Amino acid sequence: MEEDNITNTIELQDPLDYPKQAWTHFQLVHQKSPLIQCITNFVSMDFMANTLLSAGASPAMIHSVDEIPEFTPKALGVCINVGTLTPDWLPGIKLAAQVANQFKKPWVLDPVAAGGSSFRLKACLELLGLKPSVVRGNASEILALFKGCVDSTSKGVDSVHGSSDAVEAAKSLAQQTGCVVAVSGAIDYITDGDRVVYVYNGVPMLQKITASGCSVTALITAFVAVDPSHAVEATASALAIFGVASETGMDMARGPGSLRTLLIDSLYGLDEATVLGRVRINHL
Ligand SMILES: Nc1ncnc2c1ncn2[C@@H]1O[C@H](COP(=O)(O)OP(=O)(O)O)[C@@H](O)[C@H]1O
Ligand SMILES: Cc1ncsc1CCOP(=O)(O)O
Ligand SMILES: [Mg+2]
Repeated sequence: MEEDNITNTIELQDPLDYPKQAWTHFQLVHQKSPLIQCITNFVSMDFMANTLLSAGASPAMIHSVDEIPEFTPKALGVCINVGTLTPDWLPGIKLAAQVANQFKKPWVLDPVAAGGSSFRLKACLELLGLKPSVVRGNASEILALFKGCVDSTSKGVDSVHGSSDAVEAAKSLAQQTGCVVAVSGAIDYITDGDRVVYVYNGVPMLQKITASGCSVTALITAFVAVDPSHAVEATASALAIFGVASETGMDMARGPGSLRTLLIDSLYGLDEATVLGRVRINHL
């Protein structure tokens, strides 16, 4: 990663040049190497940490309620994921959100399987009330948050809806909460309740790699941490960069197992020409 021409703030003089924005965000993550505190499920810890490291960020999987008052202020962003939530984790999770707010650090919520049980849904809605900068979920998760009720068709962590099914719900949720809402899937949609930005990168095989969603949420946290005043754009950049890494990884992959490794390698080695040539972001 070249250190030349790296800006400290994102200039949105040409806000429609999304590939250039994505490259600038990516460079900024390398330059600042933000410490990202991740309170996440046991399934995702390894892949999430490796995703952040290969993108130039510095992950720390720290969740003890005893450490949060001292540790969270040191982080540049906090990623909160409820994937393997139990009641004993909730006080620490809520405290981390509150401390992040107090210290004006962006935090990002991944409402894994939000519609799967009333315990999980209640926790996610309470966390949403603490105003994350961004909430990123698959379509079923965003629909469950919007409707505020358990989904009888829920398939747990996997979506039973297409991402386009949740765009209007995402817009309303963003308007109600003041958060940026991202719905992932074949097309990713990012909205602040007013604008909707689309990301067309990625490969279907990402659905066969557990914790790919969790990991892209962590990457979003790193991108928003280095450009908190442009949360929509930073979120779109992170989703696009993760998607591009999966596309280039897919060229050599033989299945989900090798793609997982190749995605990490691709993310580590992404260059400007590949990002500018492959990022596909648009808006209405
Ligand atoms: N059909 C698809 N085609 C391309 N990319 C996809 C597809 N489905 C999911 N993705 C990508 O996979 C990543 C995880 O998204 P998703 O599978 O929706 O999350 P989750 O694992 O939380 O359900 C995102 O970067 C998303 O863009
Ligand atoms: C399988 C599983 N079970 C609880 S959390 C988890 C990981 C979910 O990861 P993702 O939402 O990224 O697919
Ligand atoms: Mg998920």
